[in-house]
Amino acid sequence: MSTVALKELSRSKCFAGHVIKYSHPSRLLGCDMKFSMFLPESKPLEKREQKLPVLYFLSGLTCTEDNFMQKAGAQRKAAQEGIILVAPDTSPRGLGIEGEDDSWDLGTGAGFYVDATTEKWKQYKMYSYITEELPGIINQSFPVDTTRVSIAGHSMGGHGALVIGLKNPDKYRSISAFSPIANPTDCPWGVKAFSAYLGPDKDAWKAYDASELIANYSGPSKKILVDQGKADQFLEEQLKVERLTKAKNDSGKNVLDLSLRLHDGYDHSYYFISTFIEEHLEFHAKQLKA
Ligand SMILES: N[C@@H](CCC(=O)N[C@@H](CSC=O)C(=O)NCC(=O)O)C(=O)O
Repeated sequence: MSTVALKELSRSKCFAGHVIKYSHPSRLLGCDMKFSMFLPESKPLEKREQKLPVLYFLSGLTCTEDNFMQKAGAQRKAAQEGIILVAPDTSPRGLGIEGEDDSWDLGTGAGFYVDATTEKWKQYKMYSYITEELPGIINQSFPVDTTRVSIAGHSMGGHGALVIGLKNPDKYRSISAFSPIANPTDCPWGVKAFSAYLGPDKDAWKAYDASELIANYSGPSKKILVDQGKADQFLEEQLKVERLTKAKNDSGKNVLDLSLRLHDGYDHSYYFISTFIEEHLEFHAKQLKA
């Protein structure tokens, strides 16, 4: 296996570990990609015998690799629990696709964690980037226990985390989401993105819809934590989180342990995420260390 060239862009000490930002050429996406990570304190690389669990956090529309790392306040708990955090960018950038920078909910910053199938957007392969290319790079370059991996996200990234976790239950031990786009085949953000990336066949969209995946889930038991603010400006039109519980109840199955918590007064912002992020890290730590 060839080693990918990781370029360190910045490094800051944080709770005795480090927040480090890297870029790398992506074979899959055809551009350079960035990610930010938190590496808890440990011995110098050559002396490390202990491999650490990892939590991937997928961010939402308009975000880069920085939003979660700079605004969520996750590092203190990750340092205590000894969990590596990885925050990828949300789309390829600078591919030169016509209109890629024209709107904030399509193209740059809005990859929706799908593998696009339309000719125009065919380089938007964020599903495979998150599930294959990036973990390959992370596992090769850092002391990761590849059997202890979980996934979380916010909004578009909450949709991404749910879809990726549900489609790959053997890869991800636990799944959590803040304010996820829960039924993207039936909300304006999802319809716009899926029409562009996946084309007009709505049956093909279902493969990337968390409510559809929950309704038809037949994998192993899995814990899912979802937090949602009741004062979220996107809740009714875009997020529709109640559809997750409906899908689970309609399925008549109990193999998914879904906890959907609604919180009075919280909006869609990182203030909400920072309020509950430590509980998400504790939730994942339990599964990652089981
Ligand atoms: N530009 C938009 C708002 C965009 C927005 O709210 N983005 C959210 C994610 S929304 C769903 O994926 C976000 O995380 N923003 C980054 C941040 O740091 O808050 C508008 O003007 O309405």
